[in-house]
Amino acid sequence: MTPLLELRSISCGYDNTVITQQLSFQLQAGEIACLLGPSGCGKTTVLRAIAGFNPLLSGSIVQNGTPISAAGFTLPPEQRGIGVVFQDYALFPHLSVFDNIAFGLKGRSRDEKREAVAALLQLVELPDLSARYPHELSGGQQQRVALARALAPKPKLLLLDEPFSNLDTDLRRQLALEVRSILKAQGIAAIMVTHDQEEAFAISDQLGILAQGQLQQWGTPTELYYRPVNPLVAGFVGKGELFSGECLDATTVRTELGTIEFAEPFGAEVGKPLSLFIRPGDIRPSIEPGAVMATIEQKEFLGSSVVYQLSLPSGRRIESEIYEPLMLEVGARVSLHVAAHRPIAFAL
Ligand SMILES: Nc1ncnc2c1ncn2[C@@H]1O[C@H](COP(=O)(O)OP(=O)(O)OP(=O)(O)O)[C@@H](O)[C@H]1O
Repeated sequence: MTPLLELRSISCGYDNTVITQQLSFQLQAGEIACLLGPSGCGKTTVLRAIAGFNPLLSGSIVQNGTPISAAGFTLPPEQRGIGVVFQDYALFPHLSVFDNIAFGLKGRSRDEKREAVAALLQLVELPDLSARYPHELSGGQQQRVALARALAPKPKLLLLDEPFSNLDTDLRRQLALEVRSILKAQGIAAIMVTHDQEEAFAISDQLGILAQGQLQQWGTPTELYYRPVNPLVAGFVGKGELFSGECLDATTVRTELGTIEFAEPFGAEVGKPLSLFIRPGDIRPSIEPGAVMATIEQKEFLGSSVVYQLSLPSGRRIESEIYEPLMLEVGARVSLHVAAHRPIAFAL
């Protein structure tokens, strides 16, 4: 099947300063993708290149089999049929909600506009606010209007640049889920840029980690979480720490946390050093004696879980997160057990 959008080894930048290099991925019709990465890594630059606002230094962008960007050629944004929602909502302050949304419906009759705007306001769950002005809306409501405006011309692809970053955490995740169901219901594909991993997990079918100017990995959120290709990706999709270790056999590795026997082999050579990525939820402290003892230095009650800061014999501090009441107090000596179902190992 011809992808809706294909990035073929694109490099982007400004005035010949290369910001991102040789980025490639494909998006199928109706698929939702996220670009996740640290601030300044070039996420917005890539999104702007897809929208047609920035030229490419090399590579090409192909939409439904037709090139829309290449070095020396940029099809203008208005000819791409791609919708864009910006971080700052960019609503017209002097226009009502109705007129903001109807702006994207030029050339339609007044009645057609009224019908389309009413349907869009219903979709974004703001049916009664069409007469209000942007300053009379909350941040979340403004973002819904911006979304309705971008959806009005029925784009096949929507680009969202940190659309929820001005909202608080709970609202952000809720809106991300709502936007996902709206896009899925309409069959609209989307690429969202964010530096919030939870938001990216909530919304995306495919996820790309952009860091150090390169797309480090492209895959489903589950693939990236359980099979990160390098420590950079591992550190970006959930908390965790690297522990150096020595591979004793196909499934066993010796680390500072003790000798860990995994349920699955991790493909390392016996005797070779490697790096293990272990998440706080996989490290369990216990009052039972064990091979490696640690001291609880801090305890943070988070409601559904407790996070313990533990100091190892080497002095290294690590985190353990437990989702059941363990009643361990600061100062307690505990043994450590690693629940290691799926090893995340990197060769050194
Ligand atoms: N118009 C511009 N001219 C020159 N350099 C720019 C321009 N816009 C952005 N940059 C630079 O390009 C790099 C990538 O910026 P970009 O906005 O794409 O990053 P980002 O990953 O979206 O960051 P954030 O998460 O902070 O929004 C930064 O170093 C930035 O300073």
